[in-house]
Amino acid sequence: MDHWNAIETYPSSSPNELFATDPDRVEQLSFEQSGIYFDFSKTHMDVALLANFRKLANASGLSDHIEALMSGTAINLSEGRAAEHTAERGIGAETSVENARLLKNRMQGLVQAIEAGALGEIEHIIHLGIGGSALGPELLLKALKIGDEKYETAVISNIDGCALEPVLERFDAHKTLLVIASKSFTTAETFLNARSVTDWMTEQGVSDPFGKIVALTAMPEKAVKWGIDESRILPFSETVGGRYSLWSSIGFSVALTLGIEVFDDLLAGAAEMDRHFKEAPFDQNIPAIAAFCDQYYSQVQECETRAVFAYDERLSLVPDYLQQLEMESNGKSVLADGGILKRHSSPIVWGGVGTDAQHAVFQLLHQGTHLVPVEFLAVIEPGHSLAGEHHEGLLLNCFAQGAALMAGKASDDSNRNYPGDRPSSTLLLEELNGRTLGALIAFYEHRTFANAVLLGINPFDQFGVELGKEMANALLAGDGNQMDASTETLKNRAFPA
Ligand SMILES: O=P(O)(O)OC[C@H]1O[C@H](O)[C@H](O)[C@@H](O)[C@@H]1O
Repeated sequence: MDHWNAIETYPSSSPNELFATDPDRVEQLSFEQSGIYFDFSKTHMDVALLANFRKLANASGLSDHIEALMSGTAINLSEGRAAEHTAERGIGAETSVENARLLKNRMQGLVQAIEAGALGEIEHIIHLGIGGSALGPELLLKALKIGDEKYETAVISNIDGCALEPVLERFDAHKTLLVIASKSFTTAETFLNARSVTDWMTEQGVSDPFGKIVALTAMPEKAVKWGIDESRILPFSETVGGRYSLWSSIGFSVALTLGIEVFDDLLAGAAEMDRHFKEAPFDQNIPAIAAFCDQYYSQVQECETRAVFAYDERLSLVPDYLQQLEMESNGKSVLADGGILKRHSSPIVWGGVGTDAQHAVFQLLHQGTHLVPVEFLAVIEPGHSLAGEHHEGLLLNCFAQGAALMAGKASDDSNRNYPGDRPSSTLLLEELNGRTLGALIAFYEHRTFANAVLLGINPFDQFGVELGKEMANALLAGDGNQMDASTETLKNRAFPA
């Protein structure tokens, strides 16, 4: 029997019915790994449906794909290369792991040299990058900084001067280190910002601005051409995808700002999750089970979106990070073999921070016509020293929202009726540190991968972003080719001849 068919025709019960009939539900559908508790019990998943998904996973060759991912096989077929982010964490083909280790040592050497004053007095770091070269570092810096760091670090991605200018106004050019993070070392936004920063340094009287630049790239020869000394170029392997690159030298600003120990913890936490994903059977495999839930909501319930709410200010950038990870990886219409994908690809990922979101978008989650699977993220140990009621209030609000979405509340007044049976999962971290965050991000990476395998798509390319870049370049170059009337009118209004 077709495994998808078995899933699609499975007579699934609602979360409330499942709780009413199965006293062991929480135990069966909650898991623990690397200081994170994962609770999938408030979803439509049950033991029999999980078994159907396991059959699908086996038929899709998920185990072989995991093995291929973690052994350096060229699984990114459209670009003919491997996807070796786990090698950065010590799990992969021997030569790749060794290469990653050597490059990490090189990064560590530069961190130590800068700490010892090799580049003069540094107080400020400007990390320029975009997409995968910014979202990971920014997330890590916000999540793990404790406030007594030696350096103030700004991550700037946007070409909009409103992002960079306030930083230039605040920072001391003579004490600023410029970090250019770009895998390809060609991304337009990053280099426009880089030129503006070096111009600012020159204007401020910095004698050798290029001597204060560190480049993080898979194209070291391009960084040399750009004028950066080889000693301050930190390469990483081309087989590490941009949105999977925070573990590589792209994490340099994080290692410098937060300390190499924090970075090591991050890698160690991710490696724990890698081993779990590689070794755990699919009835215990957390990224695989999360992907089963994702596929259930995408394909069976036809949910077009999935919402992630971080009930912790430190994790407020997780939804942004996941948008690139999940939508750039799995927002595709073709199969890895070139065929047409006949199912829904990645859901639209959106979200925000609790408790703010409760007072804004949760109306739709509780009473709207869309069914949106919700993911709550919370941390037991608070990241502040204010009165306990702050944290208690925060966590209990998080738990209450999950309970309310599921329980609902009947009312004769339709305006006040809550249908309930709205699914959620909760990820509860014991505390937020390098290890748990590393494990959390690796969990999301592997869940995204497992989704791709179930769908039969290649999550490691992103050709969809190219056309917009091409057309922007054509407009910038004023190459005379007319665009559509709407676009021409917009351009002429903004830039009258
Ligand atoms: O690191 P870079 O080569 O500068 O690329 C930065 C980003 O831009 C691209 O457009 C891709 O969509 C992203 O996957 C990538 O992370």
